[in-house]
Amino acid sequence: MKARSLELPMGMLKQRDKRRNAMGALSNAWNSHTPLVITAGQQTRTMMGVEALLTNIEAAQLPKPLVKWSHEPAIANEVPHAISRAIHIAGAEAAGPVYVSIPYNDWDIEVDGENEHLLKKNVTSSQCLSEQDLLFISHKINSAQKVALVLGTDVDRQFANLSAIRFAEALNVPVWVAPSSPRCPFPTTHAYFQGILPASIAVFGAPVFRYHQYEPGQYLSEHTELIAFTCDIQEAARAAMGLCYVSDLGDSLTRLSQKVHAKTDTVVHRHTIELSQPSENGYIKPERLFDMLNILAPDGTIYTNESTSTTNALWDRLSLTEQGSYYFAAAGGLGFAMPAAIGVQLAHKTRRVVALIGDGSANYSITALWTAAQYKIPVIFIILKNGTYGALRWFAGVLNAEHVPGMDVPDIDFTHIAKGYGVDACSVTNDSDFISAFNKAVDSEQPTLIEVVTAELKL
Ligand SMILES: Cc1ncc(Cn2c(C)c(CCOP(=O)(O)OP(=O)(O)O)sc2=O)c(N)n1
Ligand SMILES: [Ca+2]
Repeated sequence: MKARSLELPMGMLKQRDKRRNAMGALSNAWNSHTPLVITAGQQTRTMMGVEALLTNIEAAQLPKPLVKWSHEPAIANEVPHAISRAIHIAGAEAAGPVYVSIPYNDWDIEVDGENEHLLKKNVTSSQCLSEQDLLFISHKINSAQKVALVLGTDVDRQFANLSAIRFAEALNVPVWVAPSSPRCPFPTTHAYFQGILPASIAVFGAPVFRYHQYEPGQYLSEHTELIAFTCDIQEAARAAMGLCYVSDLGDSLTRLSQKVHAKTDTVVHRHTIELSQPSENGYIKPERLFDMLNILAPDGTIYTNESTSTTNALWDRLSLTEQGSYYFAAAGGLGFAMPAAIGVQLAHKTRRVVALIGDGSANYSITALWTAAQYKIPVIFIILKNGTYGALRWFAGVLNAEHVPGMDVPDIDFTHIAKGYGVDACSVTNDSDFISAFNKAVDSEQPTLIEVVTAELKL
């Protein structure tokens, strides 16, 4: 019996790897309500039956359940209608990814039929609460002794940040950001901002809640009620507690602001964060890096984050003031923040984008550097180099798992990797070198990588 070759034909391997990378991105898109239309390549119709190489078998099944709809048109003539349907499904709240598989010979076929109607077609869906609901909710809020406002990612995605500020100020209450939030719905510089909630059990525009590690506790303490607003019926239905309203967040916040009375307690400002000390010992602590970015980064800077062990310090320190200032992988799938930084920079040409990437995560989609170089996309990639999977070390502690192997990522020189892709790069271990490297990157209008050593590296 001939030994089975373990070598998969490169095409299959690549196809399989492509699928695996795509599923991570798809889970982030699904969890962040990203209105995404994916047109997937498919073998030519005549070869699908024999499942020739590159056939996507049962294509419409592949992306489920991480899509709102997936479809492979039965004939080429249906492709325009399928794409039109996909666009409207993706954009309607709760927004989300859709998938259309198109056999490649369809693209050569002249379609007939009245497709021009599709170009003028539009779909409007609105989720406004009734006056009765708003009166009921505002009564509950006005009669509550204490109110805490927890804001989630969809406030930022629906451009409702200003409505959230008006509502928090009308009500005069402290504001937290929902656990593991992939966007920033409220200015971290606002006096009412209290920080990000921990991701364990112990809300607006957020799933209730995006827990992470399991830490038993009460969902709600005694005499506490939760009123949750979301654009997503699935989030409302799966919430473990509370009165949940599926609604347009900006509309609800604005109309509620006119019905609520300010709470009399003064909002206790969150603990002031001591400015970090100048770096020494040959590395720059993450806290110091964030404090320096607050001073050096141009107004309106947008951050993508995938430095997992420093996310709490980022929320404690980084000044995020405008809508669309922060992006993080909504499903926690690494490999998001470097390509996302490129997409965000293409979408926001007048704002600079800084990608804060861990030295472990950076390896998941390091090829984003090639794209940045080829298309001259001026992202500033900052690699926080601590030589280890810091967040996994923390998680190993949560699980009481000791001596876990494979936790370190030593001896990676990101400056040589970056230069190999055509991106200017340097490595810094002290404040003044970081300051000159970052200022040069801002002035250069070119993609730049700055490797920042953020801990004493095991040699
Ligand atoms: C695709 C993928 N693989 C693995 C993980 C597990 N994981 C891993 C591997 C982390 C370590 C990231 O290390 P880093 O160097 O990028 O950042 P820190 O050192 O700051 O944690 S955090 C985390 O959730 C993941 N979330 N997503
Ligand atoms: Ca690391």
